[in-house]
Amino acid sequence: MAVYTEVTDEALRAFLADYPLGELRAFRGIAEGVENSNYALKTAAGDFILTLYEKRVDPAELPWFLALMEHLAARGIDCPLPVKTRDGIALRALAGRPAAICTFLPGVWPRRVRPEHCAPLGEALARLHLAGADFDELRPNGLGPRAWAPLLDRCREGGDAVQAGLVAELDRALAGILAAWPAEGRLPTGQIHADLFPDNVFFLDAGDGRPRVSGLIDFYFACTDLLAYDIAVCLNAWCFEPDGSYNVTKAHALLAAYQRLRPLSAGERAALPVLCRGAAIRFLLTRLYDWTATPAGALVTRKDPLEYLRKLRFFAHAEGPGSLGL
Ligand SMILES: Nc1ncnc2c1ncn2[C@@H]1O[C@H](COP(=O)(O)OP(=O)(O)O)[C@@H](O)[C@H]1O
Ligand SMILES: N[C@@H](CCOP(=O)(O)O)C(=O)O
Repeated sequence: MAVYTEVTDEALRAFLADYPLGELRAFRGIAEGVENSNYALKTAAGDFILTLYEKRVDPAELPWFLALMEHLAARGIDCPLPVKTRDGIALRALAGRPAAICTFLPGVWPRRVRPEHCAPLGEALARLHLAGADFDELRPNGLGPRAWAPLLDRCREGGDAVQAGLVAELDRALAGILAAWPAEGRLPTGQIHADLFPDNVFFLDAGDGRPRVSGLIDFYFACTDLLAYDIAVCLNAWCFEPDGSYNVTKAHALLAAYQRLRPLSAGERAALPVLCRGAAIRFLLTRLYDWTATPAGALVTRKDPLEYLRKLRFFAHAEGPGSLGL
């Protein structure tokens, strides 16, 4: 469920009057998503997405996200393009929430990831990194390595109820990850998506039965960080099978396609295993925090933290970058 804030027909029509989008023909709430309220709009000018930013998004950060999407779209990335009012404003307010309208992207996200999705994904990720290279404004990663110990501290009370011994295992894992984390300045940095999970990547049939990426969405964790960390997030999110095994064929397809556009440096290749452990613990911790801190009946959909414990353990035992598909 992701319509936390209801919008009335009258309020929406008044809101839309400032946009060059013509008359409203239809609108409906979108059930998918976790963080924000999303509505699909049909106007005389076409299809759009209206997002009302909910409590977990800091309004002060929204201009950076919207500017990044505008920058990427201008460089040919199929990401939502914020639509401006006739006065040139993209971020506004509706029903008491910050709100923006973006272009609608066609396609569907893969409910079941196949190896054929992974090369187009790798290529799209590399294109995203290259297109972001001249977006100069920095946004530190609020969920990067510095955030992980405080996050784990917030899970101390409830963590072991999710699985006995979990907190101690995470303490050990985190200490190892932080000790091995690449020192600042050692690896290439840039604008990363930081949450490029299957539900944030849309595909269409390329015409030959193979999928092609038609859209990347949900840039609200995007930040300035290690480019290879974004790859590590994708290896976590795309390359495990439902039985928990790592699919090296998928990983290889993703990495090879990425490297056709942006070859990894020796340092990035060597760091990939620890970056994968870092990405695993990042999603484990936010899921664990949500799991332990979300009151019963709250609207936020909780995701299974233990899925990422299994991934973390896999990466902890992986035998170097080659075993990850490099
Ligand atoms: N630009 C877009 N084009 C088409 N559909 C979109 C777009 N943005 C969001 N959606 C739809 O809204 C859903 C939730 O969006 P998402 O950004 O993932 O929300 P949340 O940040 O709340 O998790 C997506 O799964 C998709 O169906
Ligand atoms: N991808 C994260 C959760 C973030 O949800 P999203 O709907 O904003 O992509 C996870 O799986 O833990």
